[in-house]
Amino acid sequence: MPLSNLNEQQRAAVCHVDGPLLLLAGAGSGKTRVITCRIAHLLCTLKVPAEQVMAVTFTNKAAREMKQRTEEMVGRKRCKGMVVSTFHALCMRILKEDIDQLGYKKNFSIYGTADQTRLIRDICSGLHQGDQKIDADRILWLISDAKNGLQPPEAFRPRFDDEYGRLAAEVYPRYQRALKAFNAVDFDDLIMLTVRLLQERPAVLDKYQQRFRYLMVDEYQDTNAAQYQLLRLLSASHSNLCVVGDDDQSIYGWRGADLGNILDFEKDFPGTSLIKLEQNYRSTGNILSAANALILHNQKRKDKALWTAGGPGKPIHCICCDDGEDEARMVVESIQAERYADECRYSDFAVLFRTNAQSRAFEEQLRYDNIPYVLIGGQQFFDRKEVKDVLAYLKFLQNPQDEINLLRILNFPKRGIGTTSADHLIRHSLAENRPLWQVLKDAEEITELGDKVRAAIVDFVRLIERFRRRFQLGKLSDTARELLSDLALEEEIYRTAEDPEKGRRRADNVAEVINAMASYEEREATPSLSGFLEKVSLLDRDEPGRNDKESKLKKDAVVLMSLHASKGLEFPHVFLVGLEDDLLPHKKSVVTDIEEERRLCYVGITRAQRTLTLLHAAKRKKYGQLQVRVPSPFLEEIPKELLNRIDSDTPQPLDPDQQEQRATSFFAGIQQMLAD
Ligand SMILES: Nc1ncnc2c1ncn2[C@@H]1O[C@H](COP(=O)(O)OP(=O)(O)OP(=O)(O)O)[C@@H](O)[C@H]1O
Ligand SMILES: [Mg+2]
Repeated sequence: MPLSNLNEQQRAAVCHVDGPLLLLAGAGSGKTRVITCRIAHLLCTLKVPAEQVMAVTFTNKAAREMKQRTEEMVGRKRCKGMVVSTFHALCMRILKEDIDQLGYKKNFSIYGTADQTRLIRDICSGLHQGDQKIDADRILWLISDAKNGLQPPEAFRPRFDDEYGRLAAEVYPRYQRALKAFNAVDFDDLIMLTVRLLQERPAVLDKYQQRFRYLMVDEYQDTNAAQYQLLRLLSASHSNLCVVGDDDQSIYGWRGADLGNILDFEKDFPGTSLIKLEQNYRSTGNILSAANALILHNQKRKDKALWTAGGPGKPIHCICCDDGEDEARMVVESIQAERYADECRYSDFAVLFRTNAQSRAFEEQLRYDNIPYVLIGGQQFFDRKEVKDVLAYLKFLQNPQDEINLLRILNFPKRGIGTTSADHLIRHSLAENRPLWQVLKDAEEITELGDKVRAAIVDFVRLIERFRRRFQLGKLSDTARELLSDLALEEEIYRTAEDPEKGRRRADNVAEVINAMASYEEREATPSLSGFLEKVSLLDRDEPGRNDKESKLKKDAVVLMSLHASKGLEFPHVFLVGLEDDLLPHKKSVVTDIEEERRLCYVGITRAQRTLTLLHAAKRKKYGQLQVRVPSPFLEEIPKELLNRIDSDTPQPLDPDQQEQRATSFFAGIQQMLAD
């Protein structure tokens, strides 16, 4: 175990084993490294069985990296059985084993945003028929906020006492009842229901307390009330809870993260050992000084300052561009220049922005210059309509109570069961208090339906029952392929597409679902439809569609991502764009938390290892109109002497080192070309 790769405080944190531990430290000071080394120490030196180790974080990417690093240190075999995952995946695991104790069945569905929105709309139209358009997202947000705060419907206190707050109060109990009737849970339920399970069933709680003896949490500053309660329950019997975090990087307040969790940790967990790390190993001196100066303007924080043993590094460029297009051009030109000068890869560059819409200009420019890039976030693979249609079939095949997905596929592809017929069926189901699927199975008796409709329903029921059996017996991907072919889905996609090119892309996406299933099957010892759906549901919302054909080619690609998605990561060269008032800090419709916006900016700056470039535009298009823009007040908070201010009109002189480097790599490039 390489304890020698750690500084004194890091070593103390790694070797601390029993009782609560709070590692509070700034960006890039090695917090995540401490967690992986601590796991290695537990497994190798203290011979703790791997099943007793549990480490959680927020994104799949971070969890995967943590696991990988630990495996590299101690070998795969030793790690077998430890749980290193996201909060959601951990809760999924617990619910899979014990959700029946809460009255759900174990083949429950997980509803993503699309399913949730549909359900909310259905409920709203039942409540206020013919009402003006209701913003379902807003209601969903209020319900999600309540769940993150562990408020069941009967204790619901909406964050805002306005029209939507009142509407959400009406919708929430119905929504929760409907989910239960459909044997489905949403993302927030994964955590809220797990907490309920642990609170209400002492035997279950005892089982997990016995099982997980050493708990570790990365990015603890972003935990919400539900996650906090979960950790409290799991660690109550032994208090072996080690949390690491940085109050300056708490950026999920809008999703219910509670900074109080980290600020009050010592009070909440008596006997806590507190360790601070202040040496930064990631960034140059200039970058760190800028980050330190900026965050000093926040009031609500624990005092700390980062230092580095390295030199100041290059100056931070701050470029004022004409407009959004000019900003994209400047970034791409700088990437090209730096790539020659520094002989680095495209993947060493990251462009970070506040809102996803900002990515468009960069994508266009990168495409124009033929530079590979990968966009993290944006429209996710599994969120595309055609993909969701296929998943709807799979989800309903897996869970016959899932009425939302049943309604989605009932007349897709078109089979003559129109909305009037569907309404009849729903009315029957409500009047007789029978599940919709049962009503469909007995549809021959519903005389109001025409012969053709009844025949179509009978065919549909047969199809579903046939494939339900097949999925239990046959190979998953083969069965799914047959299902799509029976449905003639490809023909339907081409028939309804606006143009053949779009049709082709959609058909490719559908084929990719089967590919994803096939690779899942190869990886898994005992593959199952429910296992596959579980994997898909738990993909990060911030992760790119990993099945995109292009993404395989994009190993060496410039990374475009939101500031939120960049947490925990590091890149040699970072461009932080759109540093304008209104954009960063972002003015939100509801409330703007200026300190949280400053922390986001801090997160962005501290991702940079060697160079940092800040950009803002003098004008920017909004709703098609050019608007004059004001630079972000955050720029004023960074000491002037750290910033090298450049106007995009003035050509940027290369320093002599760069010039020479560039000439050498240029000639090397030509020689390589001739040799090819
Ligand atoms: N003692 C050390 N010696 C050398 N390098 C180190 C040491 N500790 C950490 N590092 C390196 O510093 C970088 C930052 O470490 P790490 O990602 O663990 O920091 P962090 O505190 O988790 O950052 P963030 O707050 O952004 O999540 C990594 O490249 C890591 O390998
Ligand atoms: Mg980290």
